[in-house]
Amino acid sequence: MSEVLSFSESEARFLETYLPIEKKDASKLPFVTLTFATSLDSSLALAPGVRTQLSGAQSKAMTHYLRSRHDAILIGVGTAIADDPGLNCRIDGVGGYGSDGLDGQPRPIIIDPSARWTFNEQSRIFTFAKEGRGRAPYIFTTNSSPPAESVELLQKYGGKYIPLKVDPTDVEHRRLDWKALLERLWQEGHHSVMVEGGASIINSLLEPQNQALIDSVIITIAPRWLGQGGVVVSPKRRTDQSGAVIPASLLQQVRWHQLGEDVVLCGTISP
Ligand SMILES: NC(=O)c1ccc[n+]([C@@H]2O[C@H](COP(=O)([O-])OP(=O)(O)OC[C@H]3O[C@@H](n4cnc5c(N)ncnc54)[C@H](O)[C@@H]3O)[C@@H](O)[C@H]2O)c1
Ligand SMILES: Nc1nc(=O)c(N)c(NC[C@H](O)[C@H](O)[C@H](O)COP(=O)(O)O)[nH]1
Repeated sequence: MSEVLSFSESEARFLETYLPIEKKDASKLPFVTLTFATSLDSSLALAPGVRTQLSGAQSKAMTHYLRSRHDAILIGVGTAIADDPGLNCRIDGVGGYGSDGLDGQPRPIIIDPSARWTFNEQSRIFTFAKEGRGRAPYIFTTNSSPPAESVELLQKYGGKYIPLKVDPTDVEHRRLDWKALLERLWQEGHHSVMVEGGASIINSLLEPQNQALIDSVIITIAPRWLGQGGVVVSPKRRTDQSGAVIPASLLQQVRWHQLGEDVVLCGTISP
């Protein structure tokens, strides 16, 4: 069997107030957790397209625990291409890892506006789906005719393409409409989603008009600098009414917790 991770309920206690709750409002939007691993210079990877392990063993297990606590896990196509990710939960006891069925396995969601991600049965995500250790992805795209063999493979394992709604004020750049996307996830029965990256997805979600959609932030900080040329999280600047530059975003209800050599920062976005 491939790797099996463990993360106990007692280790997870510090996360509890940041984990998804069923929302009481009528928004019909999933609970959104923004989560990623970063270096000290805010890099997610050494260079675009380069898979870079930042999390240590314990914080990696924490990320997989978080996956088990969400209905869906979302990445951009840049990450799908760079990482060939599994996007399943490999925690002991979760569906496919000690128990039957797919309980605790999140639905992978991939944002791929032009359907440029090519995949086959050997792609890791399908390997896990085939073995009953993960789900096939839902791919959001504006491409109305993705390759037939991709459509077929998705169908075979219970995945699909879903039309991606773009921001009506910026159709030219095919900027996704986050609210419409989240509404669609809710309609699909996904009431919590963990946004894992990469950098351009995170920077987009942190734009002023989108950040109110984020319910919780859980960031792993690894004790190293990756250096210039990395894939950096640094959202657009904001200005106040007078035109002065102000911080792009602030966290409140902040908590720091050490896991191995990494530190995990939890918080909520300040309105
Ligand atoms: N350290 C971590 O936690 C972590 C997490 C995820 C990815 N990564 C790394 O990050 C790198 C990938 O990051 P990236 O920024 O290049 O790619 P990405 O995964 O953010 O995907 C970028 C693509 O997503 C789409 N996209 C993003 N924002 C959009 C928007 N607002 N509207 C419409 N489409 C949008 C576009 O097609 C864009 O090309 C990889 O090297 C990967 O290994 C690291
Ligand atoms: N928490 C975290 N620490 C890291 O050091 C790192 N590189 C990622 N990256 C997130 C990204 O979404 C990757 O694609 C998946 O971590 C790969 O997922 P799998 O393990 O294959 O399921 N995430």
